[in-house]
Amino acid sequence: MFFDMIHWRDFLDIAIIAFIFYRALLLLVDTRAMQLVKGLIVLGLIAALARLVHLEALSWVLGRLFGVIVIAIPIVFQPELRRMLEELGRGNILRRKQAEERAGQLTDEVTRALEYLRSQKIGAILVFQRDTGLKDFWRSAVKLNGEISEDLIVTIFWPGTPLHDGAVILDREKIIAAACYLPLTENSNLSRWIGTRHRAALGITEVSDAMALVVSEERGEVALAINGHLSRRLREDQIRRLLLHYFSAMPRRSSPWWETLKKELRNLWPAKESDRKEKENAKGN
Ligand SMILES: Nc1ncnc2c1ncn2[C@@H]1O[C@H](COP(=O)(O)OP(=O)(O)OP(=O)(O)O)[C@@H](O)[C@H]1O
Repeated sequence: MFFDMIHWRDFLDIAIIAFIFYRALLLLVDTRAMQLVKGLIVLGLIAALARLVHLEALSWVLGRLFGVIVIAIPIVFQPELRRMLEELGRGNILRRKQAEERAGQLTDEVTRALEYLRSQKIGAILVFQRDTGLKDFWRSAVKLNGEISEDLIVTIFWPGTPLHDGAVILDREKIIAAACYLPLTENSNLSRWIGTRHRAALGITEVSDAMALVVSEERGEVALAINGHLSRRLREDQIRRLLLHYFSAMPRRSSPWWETLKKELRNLWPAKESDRKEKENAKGN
């Protein structure tokens, strides 16, 4: 009986309204208007309570107050409302511009950090996560979830500090963790000068699609490891271009929910190193 009264259009209706509220709230976050929204919610709750327990006078006053507020909102919050409508109108262009600006800013921060570490001959490994999740490698490390900044990167690798040993893993948003232990490369044809720091950087790019940048403590140079290959003596402009490409790339279209679930389950019960190698070999054959 109840289900006969529900039509698919009702679900659509509710979903659209929920979406509009959600987008409106997102636009209001961190603005003055958010305080007003919170105030209105509190007033609404008090009004509902007053009506429930039949406090007639309070209900009447709050009812009038809401009337006044509805008229006052467009006047007081005219700049915010204007910005909201503008953002709605050119949402995509604005978002793309903001993403470009952010990519440039992150590129600057990381490039400056690498250049500083290189000039001071401070050893470092930065692993840039792409589509392959690297949770297996940061699970037992020191989780940071910190803003990507020159200061934080330099501080992490500062000699003698508790986090300087091991790799930093970051993604396009955050520094995920520090002091991460990476698998060493299996490649036995590497030249003698390649020490464990560089072998670790190569190793992680053999088992994932990540890219790693290594600062050599001995030679004061920056190397790139990608797909099991190492390029040495990167110039600043090359580093900058690489990083801009990394930070500008949009994450791939999110995978369907069952893929995400599978990935999460795999992260909960990580495959043993030997199993992973077996799988890699099977893929290679
Ligand atoms: N498996 C690993 N995962 C993460 N970091 C590692 C790993 N192995 C070594 N490192 C880091 O590398 C440092 C040792 O570097 P080592 O001098 O052996 O290598 P390298 O490639 O010669 O580097 P450099 O040119 O800077 O001397 C360690 O102190 C540690 O911080």
